[in-house]
Amino acid sequence: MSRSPSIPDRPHRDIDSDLPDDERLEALRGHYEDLVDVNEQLSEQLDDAEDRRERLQGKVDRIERENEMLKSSSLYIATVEDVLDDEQVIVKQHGNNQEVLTDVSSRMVDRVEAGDRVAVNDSFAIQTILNAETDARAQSMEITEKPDVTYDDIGGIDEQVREVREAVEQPLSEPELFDEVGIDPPSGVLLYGPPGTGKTMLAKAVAHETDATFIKMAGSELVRKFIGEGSRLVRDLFEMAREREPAIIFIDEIDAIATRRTESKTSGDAEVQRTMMQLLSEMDGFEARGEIRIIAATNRFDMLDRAILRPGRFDRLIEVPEPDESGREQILEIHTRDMNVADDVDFAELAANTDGYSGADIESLATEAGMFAIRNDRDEVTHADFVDALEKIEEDDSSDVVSSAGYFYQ
Ligand SMILES: Nc1ncnc2c1ncn2[C@@H]1O[C@H](COP(=O)(O)OP(=O)(O)OP(=O)(O)O)[C@@H](O)[C@H]1O
Repeated sequence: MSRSPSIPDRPHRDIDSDLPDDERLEALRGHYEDLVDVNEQLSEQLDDAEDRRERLQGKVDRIERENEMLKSSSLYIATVEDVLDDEQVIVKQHGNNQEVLTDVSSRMVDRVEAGDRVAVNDSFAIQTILNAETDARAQSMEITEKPDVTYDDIGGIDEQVREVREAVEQPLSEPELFDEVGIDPPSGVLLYGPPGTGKTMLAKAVAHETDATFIKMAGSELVRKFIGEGSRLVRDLFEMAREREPAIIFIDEIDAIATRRTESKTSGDAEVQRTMMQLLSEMDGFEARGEIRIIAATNRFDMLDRAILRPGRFDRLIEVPEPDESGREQILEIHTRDMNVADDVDFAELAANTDGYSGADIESLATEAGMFAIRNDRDEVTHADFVDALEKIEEDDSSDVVSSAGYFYQ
């Protein structure tokens, strides 16, 4: 490190006021020259300091850019196999199982241990050690001890509720029935149907009824999180369920990891394949009468790889369709239970006028009607509010169509 330059002393001269004028003038001139001298030295030091500041600023900018780049570029997940002397470790990258000898910065060397999961960059330099908080599984799983959704909150799909209770709830609450008869309950249940029809609600309601932990993970998260991480996440998902038995594992958007195989052989496809194989092998090695049940859901049944539907896997298929008229009426009643609804509200008529609405759409209709009441300074929601809400939703929908069509043809 360079030492900072010393600051010149302040010039000082005692000038006797009794001196004759010419001698005093001479002394003052000398003092003035000293001052000019010091001023020059200080200016030089100031210029040097300015130069140094600019160089350091350049360095800071470069480090900031590097830092940004490190933050924005993809990181790979690896497991530390061995910590060697000389600040080196052997890591094994997930996914392709490549083993690499890499350096560890002195900042991290004391913290890295064999078995740690770490994020490495393109040059395999360790960027972070994944702890419980940063660990991918903590970021992508939704865990609820006992969800508060009950079967009473679900309308219009009574038959599906019955089937789910039989396939998922009974094996958890009355396993002896299956023992006595000598059959294994279905391994996994697949709920399929359009969005917003109550598939997630169904899974949560079973967890509620059986006092089970609800563990949800989206298929898209499994394949998007970290490269090479999908199969590890699947393993974690089942491990988490085993730690918290009884548990319901709910894999939403299963199509993201179980799409029918295509001809293309990109690395992304291979990654998805590995994740799915891991899921199947977890299910194959599963105690059928155990305390963990698996429910998956999809809106794209036609896209699914049939391999996941084989016996012992997702072998109970339950279609959850859009509600029919009486279903819509039931759902309307459910979603207005806590609303202050006027006597003139005719649910049957509203149900008749909401053909094609999903449960989620009906929930929005009820909320929108409530908004109309608030706008009109009322605390009671009338039939006219529902009609206005319906019109608004239809208008919004048709303007969506216009704008998307406009975009499409531009
Ligand atoms: N059958 C239903 N009865 C009552 N409410 C419903 C029903 N279906 C959907 N809803 C309402 O819509 C919301 C979304 O439903 P849910 O998340 O269960 O749909 P989903 O079928 O899982 O949708 P996605 O396929 O988009 O994940 C629920 O929180 C609920 O308020």
